[in-house]
Amino acid sequence: MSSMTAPHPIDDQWDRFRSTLADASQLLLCLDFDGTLAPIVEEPDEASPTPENEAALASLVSASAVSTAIVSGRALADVRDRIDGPKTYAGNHGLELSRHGLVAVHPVARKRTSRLEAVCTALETVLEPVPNCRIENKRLTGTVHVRSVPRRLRPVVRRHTHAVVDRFGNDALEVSTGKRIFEIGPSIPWGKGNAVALIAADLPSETVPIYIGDDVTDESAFRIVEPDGIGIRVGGDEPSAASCRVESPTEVATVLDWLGSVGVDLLESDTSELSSVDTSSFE
Ligand SMILES: O=P(O)(O)OC[C@H]1O[C@H](O[C@H]2O[C@H](CO)[C@@H](O)[C@H](O)[C@H]2O)[C@H](O)[C@@H](O)[C@@H]1O
Repeated sequence: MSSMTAPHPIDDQWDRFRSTLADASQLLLCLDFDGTLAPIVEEPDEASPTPENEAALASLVSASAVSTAIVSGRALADVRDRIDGPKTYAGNHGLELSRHGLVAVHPVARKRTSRLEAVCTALETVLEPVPNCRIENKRLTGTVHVRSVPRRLRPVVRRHTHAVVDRFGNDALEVSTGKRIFEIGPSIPWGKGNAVALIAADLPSETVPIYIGDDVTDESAFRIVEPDGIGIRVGGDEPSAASCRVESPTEVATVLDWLGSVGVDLLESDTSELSSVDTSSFE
């Protein structure tokens, strides 16, 4: 079980990365989308991965020792349209999971879609006068965007969002916060970490999991992978269950490039063979 401390800059952690990958034969690499593969932008529809992250991920997808998964707060179909390649996708913060050619939806979340629809419709009306406030209905969850809302009006949006969810959600829905957003979802103990645990359970025991993410909902996934695997937080050095951090999606590409080159070589090297090799010529 990992605790919340300030994550270490990744440059202090490469030795740990080397030993962790050398001890494993497979890597499960799970990646968040917004703020991780794609820089944060004002308009959610305009988010796209950096070309460097796209290329590095494509290379990892083709490596036989690596399984890749996207684990996003976006709806599954939306995130799949934005980044292609991995065999596994989790959308809506883990409430929908696409793998082995099938899509599974959390049954409780599925039952609450009509309630969520009612909340999103009511919020469209109530928040209509607020400039630049946008409601994203993702079927299983909904997002109220306040990034472009004048700062002084954000508390008003928060109050209205809670009031509408209390009225139509009737304890079946709850509000949480993310990066300049209010997320509305079913009040059930399920998140990205549960999706990562399900994905990992399918893989051989000598698989090491790495999770990279930037937001509050990524913390449950960091808790699943740490301490045997590695959680990498993108952004500030505030306390996190992740042990490492990088600054930005640009630095994420550096990590992905390293994993696709040095990392894959370490996974494929047979350490038992190495220990029986005569190393005297290296001394
Ligand atoms: O789990 P993620 O893949 O990171 O998704 C979390 C939310 O990301 C999106 O919102 C965030 O990114 C937007 C585009 O950069 C930005 O405008 C917004 O302020 C951010 O919070 C997405 O629109 C949400 O549905 C996701 O839940």
